[in-house]
Amino acid sequence: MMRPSILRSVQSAVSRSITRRGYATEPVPERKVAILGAAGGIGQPLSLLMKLNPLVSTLSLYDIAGTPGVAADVSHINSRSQVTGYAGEDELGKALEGADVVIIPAGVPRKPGMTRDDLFNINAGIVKSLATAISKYCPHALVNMISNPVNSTVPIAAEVFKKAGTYDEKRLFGVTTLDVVRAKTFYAGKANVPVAEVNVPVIGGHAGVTILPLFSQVITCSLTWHFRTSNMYFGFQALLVCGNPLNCSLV
Ligand SMILES: NC(=O)C1=CN([C@@H]2O[C@H](COP(=O)(O)OP(=O)(O)OC[C@H]3O[C@@H](n4cnc5c(N)ncnc54)[C@H](O)[C@@H]3O)[C@@H](O)[C@H]2O)C=CC1
Ligand SMILES: O=C([O-])CC(=O)C(=O)O
Repeated sequence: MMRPSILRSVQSAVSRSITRRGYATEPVPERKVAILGAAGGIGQPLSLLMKLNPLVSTLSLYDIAGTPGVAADVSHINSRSQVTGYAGEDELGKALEGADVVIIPAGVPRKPGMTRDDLFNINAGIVKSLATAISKYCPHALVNMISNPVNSTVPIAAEVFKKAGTYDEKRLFGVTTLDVVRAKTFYAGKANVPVAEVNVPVIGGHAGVTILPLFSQVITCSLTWHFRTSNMYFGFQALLVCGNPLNCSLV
């Protein structure tokens, strides 16, 4: 017979696993995501990715123009979220109202020969007006800033939110994966190793002089062994760390 203490542990493990497990009939929370700049080069694929995300129930696509068409196309994807397009400043409030997450790829991108700082004059104004609207219509949303120069657009949004009394440092983010994917690709090319095996930690900001790929910390290969005894699997990973800084740079 099972000892009571063991029985209690089994019961508690089962009940923990039942609480953790998700059932198809369980309600998925309602989440509204707004994308500002949704008709652009970043905005359109981002809208597609958000439409594929099962956690999103309402997808609000805003731009100064072009969003009704983008929204119509995106809405045809057979996932659960309801998609609406909003175009022009008059519709910004409706686009933002009730948003849990706001993602901002609005603004001008770099042209050849430009630095991200060259975008400042135009994008600072765009971000300032969008942040002002966010503080009015969805002050508690998580705000993800993509517009460049992201090192400056995040502080601009922070100042707007502070002035409006809605600033929460845990709710404002600068977003970029470019520097990480580029570091991996360039390193793999130089070191002639399979790119899928490379991991390069990158620290600093998203601006030429502050992007700091840590080539001395590169992991170029990971091997996993699994072996089995009568009823258990063991696994461990070996990491081959390669510390030769190659002459790669990110700008
Ligand atoms: N953080 C990062 O890693 C990255 C940042 N970026 C930045 O994202 C921004 C967008 O890049 P792309 O999509 O390639 O440019 P894009 O020119 O293709 O699209 C920008 C969109 O913003 C819209 N827009 C302009 N003013 C607006 C306003 N006041 N309200 C709402 N929408 C507005 C435009 O109509 C356009 O549809 C640029 O600043 C670019 O530098 C781009 C790639 C990566
Ligand atoms: O150029 C841009 O605007 C996007 C970006 O950050 C980059 O490609 O480095």
